[in-house]
Amino acid sequence: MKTLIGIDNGTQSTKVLFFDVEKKEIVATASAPHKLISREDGSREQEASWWIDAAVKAFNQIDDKIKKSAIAVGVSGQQHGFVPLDKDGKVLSPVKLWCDTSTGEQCNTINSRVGGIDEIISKAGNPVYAGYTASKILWLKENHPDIYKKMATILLPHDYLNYVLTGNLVMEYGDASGTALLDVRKRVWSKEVVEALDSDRDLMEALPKLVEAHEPAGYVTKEASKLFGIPQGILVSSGGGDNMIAAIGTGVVSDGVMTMSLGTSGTLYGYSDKPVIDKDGNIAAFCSSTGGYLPLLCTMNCTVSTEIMRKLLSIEVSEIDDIASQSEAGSGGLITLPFFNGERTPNLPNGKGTLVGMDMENVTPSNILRSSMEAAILGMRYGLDSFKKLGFKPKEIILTGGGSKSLVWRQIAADIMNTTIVVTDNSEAGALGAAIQALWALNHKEGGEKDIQKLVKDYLTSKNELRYKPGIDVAKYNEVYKNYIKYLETLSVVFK
Ligand SMILES: Nc1ncnc2c1ncn2[C@@H]1O[C@H](COP(=O)(O)OP(=O)(O)O)[C@@H](O)[C@H]1O
Ligand SMILES: O=C(CO)[C@@H](O)[C@H](O)COP(=O)(O)O
Repeated sequence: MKTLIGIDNGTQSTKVLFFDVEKKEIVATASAPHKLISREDGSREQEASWWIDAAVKAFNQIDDKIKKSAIAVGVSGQQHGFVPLDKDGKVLSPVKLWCDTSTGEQCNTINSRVGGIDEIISKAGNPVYAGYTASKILWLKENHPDIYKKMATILLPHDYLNYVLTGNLVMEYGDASGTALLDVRKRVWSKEVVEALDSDRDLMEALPKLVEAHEPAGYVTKEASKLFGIPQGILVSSGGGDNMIAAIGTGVVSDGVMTMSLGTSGTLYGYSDKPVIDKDGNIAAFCSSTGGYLPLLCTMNCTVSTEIMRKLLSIEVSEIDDIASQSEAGSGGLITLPFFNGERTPNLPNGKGTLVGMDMENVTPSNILRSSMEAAILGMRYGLDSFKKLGFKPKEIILTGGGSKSLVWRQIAADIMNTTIVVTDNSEAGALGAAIQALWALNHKEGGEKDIQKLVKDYLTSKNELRYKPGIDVAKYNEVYKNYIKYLETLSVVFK
């Protein structure tokens, strides 16, 4: 047996997956959770060492025989997290994550130093929004100058895992575009944006070498082999941000298909051969981890909102569908603005979670829970409208992420997006995409299929593809969406 390893470092857990190359099927999966440090100022942090501990715990659950059969590894990681290293490769501080909104002031400073939102979009493709790495670097400089002085290298979460696996400091274009430091049109670090962070120091020196998506990040070292129990010397592909890699795992490697992920964050993305720049700044102009581009909408509150409500109401994850289906479309008039983490799209880093429309009758557990599920999708519908303006008109949307396991949520998604939702067998799209990218990189080195579209077609087989068509609640949800936008516009003034 020959297997490919996919590692997926999400916000809540690190998952590992082994994929049998000959049988074209997943033979083992395991995961281990991470903690999250949250503070009232919007800080959301993790220690980089927790991810390594979780990966070790996950690998320890896999049979030794399977581990020994691995021929290549790919890593997917939560985007944007800022991992500063000193000259000896030691992590200098807790990692500020993609959902950290404590650096709103630094976002404004960088945007205005480059000449404002329109100017930074025209120069680099992306403005610096809450969560993007650039603002976290300036935050470190302003708040911990001593640590900042020691910083020799800037990495992202998946780059850090690649570093632990291979000893190499590299970044690939997909995840690099999420720093907001990359000029996505030219695919080079943007001098203007990098200088806006620090005009006294040449920060370019701290940015790692960029590698193409099909290139290896390196090869598993002796130390990593011992730590994870996997073969020494096997290839580690470039990897990528979790959305970029889940794009591979859901087949979004050519025009026309879109994926929506219901994870801690909510994301909606499609593939393009050319850079897609949204002048309104709602859709991020990211690169893909397959050599192209991946315009993407991200909300910071997807299963965040369902988790808060279900815990408040003492509901188990396995009970979500039962309880939510006791309520009807529109949740009896309740609308949740789910900005528990603050929000990136719409750009409200100081936003708060809000429940509106309560009356004497409708404040029930099922209405509250369903409303939190609807809220996650209403936020994505906002993104779909922006995508349509950019020419994306998907016939179907593939659903992935933990929330896609909910049957009720699948239908809510079809009705609110007014688009057919497809759910495949491959629910672990991040880890699976990472394994397929590893094969792609291996084929570039050792011969074999080099066309990622063909590889995906060949290896992403799904026996049970389920389709959820927009149903009788579409009209009702059009009304709910209008009300959601009204509440959003009114409350945005308060959140600013
Ligand atoms: N059946 C289900 N119904 C609703 N939510 C679910 C279900 N199963 C898992 N989830 C949610 O999915 C989330 C984890 O999703 P995942 O995509 O793994 O997150 P991340 O990649 O951000 O760590 C959890 O918050 C969990 O509550
Ligand atoms: O910030 C973004 C995308 O821009 C998030 O999508 C992160 O990449 C985290 O992903 P999950 O943990 O929700 O998968």
